[in-house]
Amino acid sequence: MGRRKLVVGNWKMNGLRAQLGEVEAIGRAAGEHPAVEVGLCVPATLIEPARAVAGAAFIGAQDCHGARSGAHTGCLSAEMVREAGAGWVIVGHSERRTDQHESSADVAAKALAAREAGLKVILCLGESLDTRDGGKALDFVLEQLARSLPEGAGADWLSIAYEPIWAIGTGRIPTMEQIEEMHGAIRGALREALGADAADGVRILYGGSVNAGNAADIFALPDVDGGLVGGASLKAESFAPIIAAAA
Ligand SMILES: O=C(CO)COP(=O)(O)O
Repeated sequence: MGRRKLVVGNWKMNGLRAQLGEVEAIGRAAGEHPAVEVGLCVPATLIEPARAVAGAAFIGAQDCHGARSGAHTGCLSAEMVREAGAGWVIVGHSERRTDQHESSADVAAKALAAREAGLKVILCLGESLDTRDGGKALDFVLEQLARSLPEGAGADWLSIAYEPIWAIGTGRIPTMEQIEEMHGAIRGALREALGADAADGVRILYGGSVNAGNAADIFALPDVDGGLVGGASLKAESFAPIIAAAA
């Protein structure tokens, strides 16, 4: 279907200038696999210096505000992270939905603000362990998608990341069948919302304990168009094999 694989590292609240050498090495690894689109979403303080050394990898931010400007102490607008050098932004990560109490309506607003500023967006979805164990994961994630999906969503600027909360940083991943089922359901919902042509171009990433050992199997599943990688993206040594697995 011609969707280019997308592998993005999310550095979360990790990374000082001392780690720019890792950014540079990851940029080199990206350059070795031009078939894969590779990026790193770094802390806002690193966007500008990371951009200068990232080579073939794009640099993204991890959040932006839903408003263009105003009285929001400590927050960053989409235009600000764009000006710093970000080409992409993550919105709706489960850590922010939990820690900062972001609702799906907030997330949709952030996505729209990002698009207006010329950023590409990775919109995160994912269920808790209770929801999964209760057999409600599909319903929950599709509802979250419906509420978080911004107006005018299109494959040219929007990607989705399915990240089950219980798989993040735990070393535990869903079964291949569970991943395939969820990604297929997300694709189906996108077709209904956007029409088949637009929906079939949207990349759907898997995130949660992706590593060099499981990446190739996960990325080979239908409707898995790459990954959003936390811990294993912090070092080129562990991230490069994941990029290679997508190639
Ligand atoms: O939350 C994640 C990426 O956004 C996944 O994190 P881990 O790869 O560390 O499980």
